[in-house]
Amino acid sequence: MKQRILIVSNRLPASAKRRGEDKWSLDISAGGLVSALLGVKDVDAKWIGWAGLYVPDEVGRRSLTEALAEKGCIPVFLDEDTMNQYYNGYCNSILWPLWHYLTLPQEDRVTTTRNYESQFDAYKRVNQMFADILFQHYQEGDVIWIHDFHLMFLPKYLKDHDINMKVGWFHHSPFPSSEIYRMLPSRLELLRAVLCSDIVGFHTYDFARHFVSACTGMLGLEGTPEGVEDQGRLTRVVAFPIGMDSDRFRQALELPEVKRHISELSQRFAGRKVILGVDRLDIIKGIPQKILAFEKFLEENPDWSDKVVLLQIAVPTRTAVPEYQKLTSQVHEIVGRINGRFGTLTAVPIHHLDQSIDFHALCALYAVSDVALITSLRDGMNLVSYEYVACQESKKGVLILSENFGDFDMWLAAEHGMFLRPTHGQWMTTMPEHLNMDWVESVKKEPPDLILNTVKHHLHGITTVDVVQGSRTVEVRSAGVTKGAAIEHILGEIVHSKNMVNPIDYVLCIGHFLGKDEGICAFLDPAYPSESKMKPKAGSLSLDGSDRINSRNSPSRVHKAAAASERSSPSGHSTTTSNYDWREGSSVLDLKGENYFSCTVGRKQSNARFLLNSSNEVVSVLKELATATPGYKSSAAD
Ligand SMILES: O=P(O)(O)OC[C@H]1O[C@H](O[C@H]2O[C@H](CO)[C@@H](O)[C@H](O)[C@H]2O)[C@H](O)[C@@H](O)[C@@H]1O
Ligand SMILES: O=c1ccn([C@@H]2O[C@H](COP(=O)(O)OP(=O)(O)O)[C@@H](O)[C@H]2O)c(=O)[nH]1
Repeated sequence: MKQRILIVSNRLPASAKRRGEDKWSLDISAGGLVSALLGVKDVDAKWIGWAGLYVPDEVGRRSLTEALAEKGCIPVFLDEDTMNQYYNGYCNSILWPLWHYLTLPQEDRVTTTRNYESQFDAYKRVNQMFADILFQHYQEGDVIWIHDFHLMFLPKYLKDHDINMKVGWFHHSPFPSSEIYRMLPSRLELLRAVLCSDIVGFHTYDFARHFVSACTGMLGLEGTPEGVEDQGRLTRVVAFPIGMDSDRFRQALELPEVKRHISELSQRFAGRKVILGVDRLDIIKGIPQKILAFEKFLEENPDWSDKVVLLQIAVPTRTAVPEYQKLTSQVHEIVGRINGRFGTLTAVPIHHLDQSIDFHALCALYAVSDVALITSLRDGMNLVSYEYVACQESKKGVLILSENFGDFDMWLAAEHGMFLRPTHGQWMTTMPEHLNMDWVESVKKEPPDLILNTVKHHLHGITTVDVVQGSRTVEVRSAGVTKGAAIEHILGEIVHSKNMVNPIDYVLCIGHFLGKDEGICAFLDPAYPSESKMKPKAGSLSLDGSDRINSRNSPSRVHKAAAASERSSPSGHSTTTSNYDWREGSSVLDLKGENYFSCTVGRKQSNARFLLNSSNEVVSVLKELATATPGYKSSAAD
């Protein structure tokens, strides 16, 4: 028997449209929560939520309930006034901005406060309505999986009814720092209600940490490594980064209909690079900023105006909320201005669509675009970025997720140091040249609980890889490819490229690392007893390579530029092997253990020698270091 799961979210995966007194059509709802949960398989799931419209009459409610039942969905019917206060008001005007570090409504404090109280009442009422529907469908042994901030009281209402219900609550948005969260008048009640869950999940460790510190700081509860404890009762708090069903996208690309879309779009935009934006028209997605940045690009690069197009799919969302209405007008105004300014009789630089598009057209757009541009000011996860990558297996376009560091002289390391790049250079790889990757495909098909054994079985006797088990992950890495080795490698590259003759006497390594990567904190410390660390010479670590090139764990299997072969980098672009050969170097880099300063941020259980409490403290330390540097000049970039 499959485990029964009752999924509960404000919005059902099916949005209904009325086609007659008792006739309905159902479409997939837009938004990442629904996309993510479409990947939930191998369980007996029922989904409880709102079907996206008001249904005042009994005939309509009964017939819609029947239509939804065929899809495993159970509707909660909400009237217009309640929905307005609960969804448009409390959820989307109060909570949503707060999760994303935007301020609460300030316009008219008296009205706002009055509205706030009735909106909060409506919020609790709706949570109770969800609980009542759930009680009708609950069977002993069911797992109840509640989604998102619309339903923070639901865990409490369920546990008040039956303490034995198994309840998990997952938050799809960022959970902000307490400095922001404390602005919310009902902050304590909401925390207490959520803590009635058995387990609480967030996308990232930082969001989980913010939640725990709100509970400890505001409710005076105890934070433990597992979660939050209240009088002996533990609520587990865990980071579960959400994913999506990538096969759904890859398989769609094989459909004739999608191929037809791809061919039409390729012809339509022939000779132009396509930059794609796909967002709900939401205040957090940075859509005006994206369009203004594109305008700046056109201003600064007039040669590009007829060679590039920004294709923005702006899915209408929360259209009754004033902030969203303002955003829509603002975006239209900017798009109109830019198209008027840079358009020609035959082409405009921005194609802006205020509509959702069907799944097949979306897959085709992902597949043909040269660039996907994500500019969210803050976001819970952002599945659009995953989906773009899933559809780019052959084209290998560019996903822009953040400001890529072009103004700085620094190194980037990806995939644990397998790929390295100076900001003004090419990706290079430390990957051994003849690594056997045949096992990868078979391992991908294994059920998660068997993966570790299968991986071990496949890799038995292979000494060129390390298998590292995390709490919910199994990583197979090229032997010796670790974050610590990446640092060492980068230092070698710097010494080599700058022809340095004086030893580096100060390396500061600051970060917040998962347990399995903690080795980075002590990698260059001779006292560190890790197996994956290369053996240092007694007392100091000479990086001239003589003691590591024959080591099984050596990361330094790099080859001269002349022998460079092309590999695939994290962005999918071709990559050369590193051009520095450790064997060539003399002892120019002689880093003593005491010159390597490792520092953890926030996490007390660490191998690091030093602790800073927050990223603000990191910034202060870096500023102090910078100002103490001879020749330092302050600038706006500070
Ligand atoms: O239901 P709506 O009000 O129309 O909004 C759509 C969804 O928006 C939010 O999605 C979040 O969930 C995604 C998946 O975890 C995540 O990638 C994204 O960053 C979030 O913004 C909201 O949290 C959902 O409840 C809404 O259904
Ligand atoms: O016309 C569209 C365009 C996009 N999406 C989907 O909307 C989701 C957006 O999710 P994301 O996590 O990026 O952000 P959210 O909208 O949930 O904040 C993605 O799965 C898209 O495939 C959609 O349903 N219809």
